[in-house]
Amino acid sequence: MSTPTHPVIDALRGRLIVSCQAYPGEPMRHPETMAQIAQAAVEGGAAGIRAQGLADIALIAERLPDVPLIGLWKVGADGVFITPTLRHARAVHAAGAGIVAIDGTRRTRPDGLTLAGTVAALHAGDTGAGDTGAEPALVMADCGSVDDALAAADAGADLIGTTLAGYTGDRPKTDGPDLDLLTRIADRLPDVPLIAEGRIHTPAQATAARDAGAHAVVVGTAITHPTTITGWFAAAL
Ligand SMILES: CC(=O)N[C@H](C=O)[C@@H](O)[C@H](O)[C@H](O)COP(=O)(O)O
Repeated sequence: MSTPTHPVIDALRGRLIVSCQAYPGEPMRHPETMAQIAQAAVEGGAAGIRAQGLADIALIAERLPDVPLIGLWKVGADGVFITPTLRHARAVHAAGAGIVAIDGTRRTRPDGLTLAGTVAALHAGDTGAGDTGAEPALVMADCGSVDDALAAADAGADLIGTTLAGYTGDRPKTDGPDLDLLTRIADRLPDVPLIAEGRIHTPAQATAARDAGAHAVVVGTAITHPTTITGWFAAAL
């Protein structure tokens, strides 16, 4: 178990974060729908919400002001696509996400900044207009490997996520959560809050991820993506 140093991170210890996302062209892609799903998830026991896109983030922050919110902005679906630049990250923070999830891999970022430079700017609360009045953001680095995680911790990320395990070519795409990766990162970085994310589809997998060393567990698809869940049942029949 990690050693959090921030009340928001501490509030997530051992808890569930629900990722509420609908993808381009899908029937549920509407901020109101995602806000309602987020509210329903909190009623069910979620301690935090993860949301994509400025409109969804802003509405969820308004409806659930006391719930830790991890925000991201996806640009495309290949390469560095999770909050790829400092501009995107600042916008996510300004929309109301206290925690900004960004690509935390070692790949070249589209704006040419380093991960450390991006994290430092978000920590400084610099809005990009030259002032430093904004509340500092917490930064979650979405990683795909142990080496990504080590580099992201060096770069000053507040939380390390396994979000991109199986999506960058560094790790096989496991059926469920990549427990081996979680164990390895937790072993190397015992003091950095580790967020298990990706392909956690059952309560047993969630507890296994926690037991592998995760500070908190993110579940998306299995709670908030009915088209996929329906497909699991339809395929079984
Ligand atoms: C790789 C990527 O783009 N992951 C995204 C990150 O925000 C989302 O599409 C996932 O739904 C989220 O990570 C939760 O994972 P799962 O839906 O497997 O529980």
